[in-house]
Amino acid sequence: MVKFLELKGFYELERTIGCGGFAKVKLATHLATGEKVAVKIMDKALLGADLARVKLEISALKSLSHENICKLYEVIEIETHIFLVMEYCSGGELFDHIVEKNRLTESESRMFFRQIVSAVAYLHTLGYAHRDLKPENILLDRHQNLKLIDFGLCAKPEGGMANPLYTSCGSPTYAAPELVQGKQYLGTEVDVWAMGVLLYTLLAGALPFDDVNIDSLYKKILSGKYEEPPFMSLESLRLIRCMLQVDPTKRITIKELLSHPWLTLGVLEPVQIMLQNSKMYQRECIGIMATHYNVENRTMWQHLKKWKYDYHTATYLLLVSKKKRGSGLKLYSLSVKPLIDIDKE
Ligand SMILES: Cn1cc(Br)cc1C(=O)Nc1[nH]nc2c1CN(C(=O)N[C@H](CN1CCCC1)c1ccccc1)C21CC1
Repeated sequence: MVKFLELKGFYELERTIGCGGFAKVKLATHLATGEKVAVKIMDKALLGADLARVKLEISALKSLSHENICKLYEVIEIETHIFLVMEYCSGGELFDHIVEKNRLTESESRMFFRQIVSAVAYLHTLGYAHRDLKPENILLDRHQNLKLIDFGLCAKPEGGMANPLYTSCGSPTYAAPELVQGKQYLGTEVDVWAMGVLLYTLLAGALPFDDVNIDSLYKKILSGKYEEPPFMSLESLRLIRCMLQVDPTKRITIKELLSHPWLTLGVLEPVQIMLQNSKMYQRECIGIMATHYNVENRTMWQHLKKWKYDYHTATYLLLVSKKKRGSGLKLYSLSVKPLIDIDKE
């Protein structure tokens, strides 16, 4: 395997945990903190036109900070490759979790679905639509928290979410009728449909619309007809019917979802969006880094607040997440020293 010199001394690459078309994901260790991370490695030569999607995903990830969205720590671009250093989710794909259990109970589905709704509502609040929501793009961390990934197809229509989109994208199985018809569509409405397919999959352990033949799959989606399994509660069926509405203007909105009775059943409060800002000033972590690199706290923060998504950004974000987890904060000395631009006074 080509040894990427740019990572040497900062990260230790381990086994491959994912393989996609033009990219692969490897488990790695962020050496200054000892934390596990996932490095998405993209070969620019193989990317071709998809380089634009990668740039889109990077700019989206840089502005997203939500506990159910997989965190970006560092972006490293060299002549031949782009590396995205991201949060490591050790629970694997939600897809495999459903397959393993055949189907989930209503309460387990609710626990997961609330997290998905929270992440998607947060996305929409910031003016993004994911447009490729499916169980393969939802990972679990070690505490069964869900993490949304793969923002390569996300859209941020200029002029806000009210402006229609055209590009047909994402997997047909989760695609809304207006999308498969090639009509104008709203990203928010298409995401709600895909979440309806997701919720059905969680509760039924099967897809509402499925067919090996793409044309009959489209017909089923456009009919909006799917099997309602006998074991599903009336409340669940009612919610799914509101989400899998063929007419997007009749479809439930993400705002209504947040406080829908099915989602709040036994949980009381509505789903929170948590517009927490990760770009916050975390005194203790800055202090530890400043001491470690032998610079003033102010100098360290001057560098960090530029959010370059360099090694220091990764170290800071990993320390903040470690602190939130309540584990001890310490930094290891590296064989190589990442630069800190000492600001001109
Ligand atoms: C599957 N699995 C099992 C364990 Br244990 C951990 C994982 C795992 O993938 N963990 C993980 N943590 N963080 C990440 C991952 C995977 N991962 C991903 O970004 N994985 C996606 C998976 N997509 C789903 C549909 C098409 C590809 C991927 C994208 C391009 C190439 C390879 C993989 C990140 C970096 C964000």
